[in-house]
Amino acid sequence: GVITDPTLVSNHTYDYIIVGGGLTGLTVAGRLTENPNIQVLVIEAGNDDRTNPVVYDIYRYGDAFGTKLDWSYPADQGRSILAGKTLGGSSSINGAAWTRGLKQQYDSWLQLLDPADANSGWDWNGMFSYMKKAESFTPPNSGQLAKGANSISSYHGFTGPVHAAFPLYGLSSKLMYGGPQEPAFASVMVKFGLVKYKDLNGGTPNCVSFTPDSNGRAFVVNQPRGLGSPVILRVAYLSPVESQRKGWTTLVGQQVTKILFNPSTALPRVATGVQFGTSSGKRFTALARKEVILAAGAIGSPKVLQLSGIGDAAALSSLGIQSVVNLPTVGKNLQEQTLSALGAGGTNFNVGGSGPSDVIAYPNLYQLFGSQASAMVNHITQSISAWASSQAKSALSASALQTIFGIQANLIIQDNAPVAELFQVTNYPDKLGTIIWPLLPFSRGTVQITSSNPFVPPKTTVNYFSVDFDLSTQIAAARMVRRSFQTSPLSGLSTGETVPGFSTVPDDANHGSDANWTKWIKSQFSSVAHPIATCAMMSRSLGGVVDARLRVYDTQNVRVVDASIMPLQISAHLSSTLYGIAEKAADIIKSGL
Ligand SMILES: Cc1cc2nc3c(=O)[nH]c(=O)nc-3n(C[C@H](O)[C@H](O)[C@H](O)COP(=O)(O)OP(=O)(O)OC[C@H]3O[C@@H](n4cnc5c(N)ncnc54)[C@H](O)[C@@H]3O)c2cc1C
Repeated sequence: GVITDPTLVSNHTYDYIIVGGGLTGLTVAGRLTENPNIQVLVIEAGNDDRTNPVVYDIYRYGDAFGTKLDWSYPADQGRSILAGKTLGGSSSINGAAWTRGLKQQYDSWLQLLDPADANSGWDWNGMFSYMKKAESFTPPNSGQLAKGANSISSYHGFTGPVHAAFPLYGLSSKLMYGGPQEPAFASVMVKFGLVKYKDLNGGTPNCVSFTPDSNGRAFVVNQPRGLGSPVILRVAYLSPVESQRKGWTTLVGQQVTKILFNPSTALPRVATGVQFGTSSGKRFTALARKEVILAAGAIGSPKVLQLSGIGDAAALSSLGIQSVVNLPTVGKNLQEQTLSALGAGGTNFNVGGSGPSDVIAYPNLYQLFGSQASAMVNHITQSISAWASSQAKSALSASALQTIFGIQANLIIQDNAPVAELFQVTNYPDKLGTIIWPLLPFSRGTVQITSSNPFVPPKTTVNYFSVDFDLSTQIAAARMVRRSFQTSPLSGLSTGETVPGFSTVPDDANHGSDANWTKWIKSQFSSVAHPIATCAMMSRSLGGVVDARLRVYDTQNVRVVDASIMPLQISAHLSSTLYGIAEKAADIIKSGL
C-alpha cells in the first residue's frame, strides 16, 4: 500500500528500492511486483494526491504549475522546468497528449551504444512492442470520426494499464471540439505540404494528425471491470492492484538523499540501500537486497547520483562529497525544448465545445524552411563541428558530441525527422492559437548539484538557443503559424494575429524579420518540460552514464529507468515512449541481466 510513516520501512530490506514514484518508477514497480515473492519499496518525495481534482481531472493540469505539486526546477535565462512532485510524477501534471516519435529515432539509440549491444532491442521494433504493451487504446467512435479523429489498429496496444483515447471519457462536458477551427488548421497544414495522416503513433509522425490523449479517462473505461474510481486516473499501474500486491510498499512524502554503497572500493561498486528524509526531519535508511533503481526524472536522477558520489569526482570533492565512481557525464547532455504560443482573434464561429485540443502538425525541415531548406541543410552540415566544440562542456567531449550530432543531423536531413511541433489550441492565447517548439535542439545543458544539501535544487543550465539552429527553427515555426492565420480556410475564421501581433513583429515579405522574431521569442519563451539525456544510455566512449541494461557504469546494481536515459530527443511528447522504456526496463531487471 501507500504509506506516509518512514519508521515502517526504516532499516527494512527489500529486493528493489525504486527512487521516485513517477511515470517510470510506478511502471517498473507494477511489473516487478507481479511476482508475489518480490519485495519492492518505492520512495516518492511528493505526496499521494490522487484524490486532488487538480491531479485526477487532466483538464485542470495547469492548476498544478507552481504549486507544491510541482518541483519547478530553476533553470537559466530566468526559466524553470515544471516537473510533478506527487505520486505519478510528471504524469500527474501533464497534458496527456499521446504521440510517438519517428522509427529511425529509436533505431538511432542502438547506434549510440556499443556494437556488442546490437541485439539489445533498443530500436523501433523493440520499443514499439513495449509501448504497445503499456497501452489500452479505444479507437474513435462515429462521433469522433466525424470530427476528424482516426486510428490504425496495428499501431496500438489494447490490453495495457494506460488508457489512451480521443477525448470523450471522463467529464462529459469535455469532448473533442466540434467547431471548424481544428479541421481548418489541418487543411492549411496540408496546403503547406504536410500529409494529413490517420494516426501518428506508428513511427511516422511527419504529418498533421488528430491525436489521442493518455490515461485521463482510464477510470470510465475501467469501471465495468470493477476498477472504477477516479483515483486510478493518473496511476494506471498502481491503483488497480494496490490492495492485492503485498510485496509493493510506496512511501510518500520522503526524499531520497543518497544511495548507500558497500565500503569496498573495488569496481563495480555495490549499492546496499538508500538514505531518505525530509528537509526538517530525521534521516532514515532502507536496504536493497538486489538493486537500487533510479526513477527520479531527468533532473532528479543525476542529482541523486551526484549526491551519492557518482559524477565528476573533482566537482563533488569540492562539495565535500567522496567519489564513489568518477563519471563526469552524470547530468550532462541535457536536452530541453523551448515553447512559444501564437494567437489570432476569431470571427464569431462556434468552437464546438470546451476541448481539449486535438490536432498536431509535425513538419520536417524541408516543409518548415521551404525555400531556405537547402541553405539550412548546408548550414547544419558545415556547422556540426563548431556546434560540438561550443557545447563540449555539456558533454563528454567535442569529438563525442560531434558523433552524436552527426546522428542527429542525419535524422533531420536524411530521415525527415519532424523538427518542430505545432499544436493547434483553441482559446489560448486567443480564440485561435498554436503553440510551437523546436523538437530536436542541438543546444546541450547540464544538471549539477552545488551543495551537499539534498534539499537545495541542482543548478540546471539548458543553454537555451546556444546553437543558432534551435532559434532558427523556432522562428521558422512561428512564421509558419503566422502564415497559417493568413491562409484559407483558417483565414476565414481569423480576425488577425494578436500574439505577438504586427506591432511587435511587423509583417513583411518574409513574414517578419529574424531580429524581431528573435526579440519576441527570447522575451517570452517557456521551457517545455521535456528534459532528457542526463544519464544517457550510450556507450561510455560517447559519454553515456548507463549501458544497454540501464546499469550505471562501474556499478553492479544501480540502474536508471527514467527520461534521463533517452540519449536524443524524439519528434513526440515523451510519455508513451517512457512507458515503453519502463516496461522494457522491468523485463531486463526480471531477467536478471
Ligand atoms: C507540465 C508537463 C506537461 C507534459 N505534457 C505531456 C503530454 O502532454 N504528453 C506527454 O506524453 N508527456 C508530457 N509531459 C512529459 C512526461 O509527463 C514526462 O516526460 C514523464 O512523466 C517523465 O517521467 P519520469 O518517470 O522520467 O519522471 P517523473 O514522472 O517526473 O517522475 C519522477 C518522480 O520522482 C520523484 N523524485 C524526484 N527526486 C526524488 C528524490 N530524491 N526522492 C524521491 N522521489 C523523487 C518526483 O517527485 C517524481 O514523482 C509533460 C510533462 C510536464 C511536466
